Amino acid sequence: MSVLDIKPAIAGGIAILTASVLALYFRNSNRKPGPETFPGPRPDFLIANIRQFPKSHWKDVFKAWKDEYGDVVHLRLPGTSMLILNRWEDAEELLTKRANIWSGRPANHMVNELMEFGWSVLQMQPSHPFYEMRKVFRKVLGPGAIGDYDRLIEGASQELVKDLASFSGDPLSLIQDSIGKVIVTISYGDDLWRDQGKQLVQINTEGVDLVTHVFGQIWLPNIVPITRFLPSWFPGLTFPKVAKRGREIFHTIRYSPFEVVKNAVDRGEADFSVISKYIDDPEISKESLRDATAMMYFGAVDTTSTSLANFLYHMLMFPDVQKKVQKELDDVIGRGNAPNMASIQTAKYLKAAWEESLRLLPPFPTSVPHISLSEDHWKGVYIPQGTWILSNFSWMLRDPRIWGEDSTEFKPERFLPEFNPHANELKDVESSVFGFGRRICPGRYLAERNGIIYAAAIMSAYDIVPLNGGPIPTSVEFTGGQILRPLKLDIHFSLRK
Ligand code: HEM
Repeated sequence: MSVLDIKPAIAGGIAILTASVLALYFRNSNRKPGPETFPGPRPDFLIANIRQFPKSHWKDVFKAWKDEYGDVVHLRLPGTSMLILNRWEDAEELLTKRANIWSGRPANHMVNELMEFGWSVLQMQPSHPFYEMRKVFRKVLGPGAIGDYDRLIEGASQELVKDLASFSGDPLSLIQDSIGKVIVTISYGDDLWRDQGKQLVQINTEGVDLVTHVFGQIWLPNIVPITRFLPSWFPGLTFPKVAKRGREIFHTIRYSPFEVVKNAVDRGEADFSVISKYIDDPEISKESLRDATAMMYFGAVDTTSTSLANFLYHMLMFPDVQKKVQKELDDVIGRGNAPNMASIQTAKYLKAAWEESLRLLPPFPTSVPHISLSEDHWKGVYIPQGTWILSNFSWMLRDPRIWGEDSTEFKPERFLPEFNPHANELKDVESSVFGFGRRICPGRYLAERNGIIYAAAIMSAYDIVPLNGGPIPTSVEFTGGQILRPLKLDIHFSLRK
């Protein structure tokens, strides 16, 4: 988190106002018992743990706090508290078993009201519209429907394979373009992709970047809600301008492509897509279908691309595993053949390598925050309503209590009973990587299929090797934001002989 996004001229006045509000918050919150018995870094007067909260690389700081304070770490933030969970069973207990309490999202006036993004399932509190949208996701991306998109994904994977021929460098943007196309086509159809796919990708990308930026800053209206009514000409304020751009972007994302496909359906000219297939489904409302579909690009592109980039990183770093993946693919689909979902069903080693890559590099290493919608009592501690929870997936997925002493090593064999007699007792990696409880990622089946088909297509066509025949890198730097992937991949895609 960084500083207030305002100019210095009025910073003094605002600081006094903010300090008074914070003091009020603390006076009030001190009246209630807090989760004082969970240990954590010592808060400063007035600003609580803001100074200690990391600006980046949360997973590394959370790991250090776990080592110092244990499985549950407590922080104080202005007006609220945060728990960081490091034990898988604790995340299951609170987020899954007590989901009626722990399924809220932190309120963010800047994003939800000022940028008018409160309609998104990601931001919404559990409520009738939220459950309606989750129903849409279950219907259109659940196990019963997900196979409908296989052919499209398989075709797109072969286009990506062509684009990667003799490619050297970081393939991330090629992968993102390819997955962006898949998601837009699944959501709105091939016709819309051809007519305005590029613009839709552009505006979604701007939306993702803007929301990421806004989440990373402290905004005046989030601390002093009444300031949201300050006029846009008020000297020194930048939030009105940012909010206005947000409103424009999210209005377009929400309404524009839906209207185009709806009109095509009315004219009887629509091609296959989620919208055209489900628009007249009596079990779901048109509004929920529109709003759920509008979030697909947002949820899917960076995450799925990251999972594939992380898999390629592991193939580069572990050539022995790469060879085993390729040998299995040759046996299962035949050398030179394009894989499809049906033909890779028996590719158990590929699946194990994919899981192992997700385990060691989960795309969201410190999860997405939940808050408690009512008070709770846990481990003898009173936890007030509105407490934040972050699950430290990155540690849970390396916890030696679950994964054994070799938990930090890249070993797909751990998932295969022929190599590990305890393989079937291991936790399901995907039930952590995609979140716990009622907010679990609704796109997980699509992400899995998209990822594994792309991985199979690339691995059966190419050797993943270092640039210019150089050595395997000894260390690679990773991103420090909410999404975890190599900062820059240097790969050469060498056509397999
Ligand atoms: C490897 C790929 C992906 C990963 C690692 C991932 C991970 C996650 C995680 C950790 C959450 C938060 C869960 C929680 O709060 O407990 C989430 C939420 C979400 N994801 Fe994904 N996701 C992926 C792909 C997708 C795809 C393909 C879609 C859509 C097509 C999608 C749509 C969403 C949405 C809409 C939410 C918000 C759900 C809510 O707040 O109720 N994600 N995802």
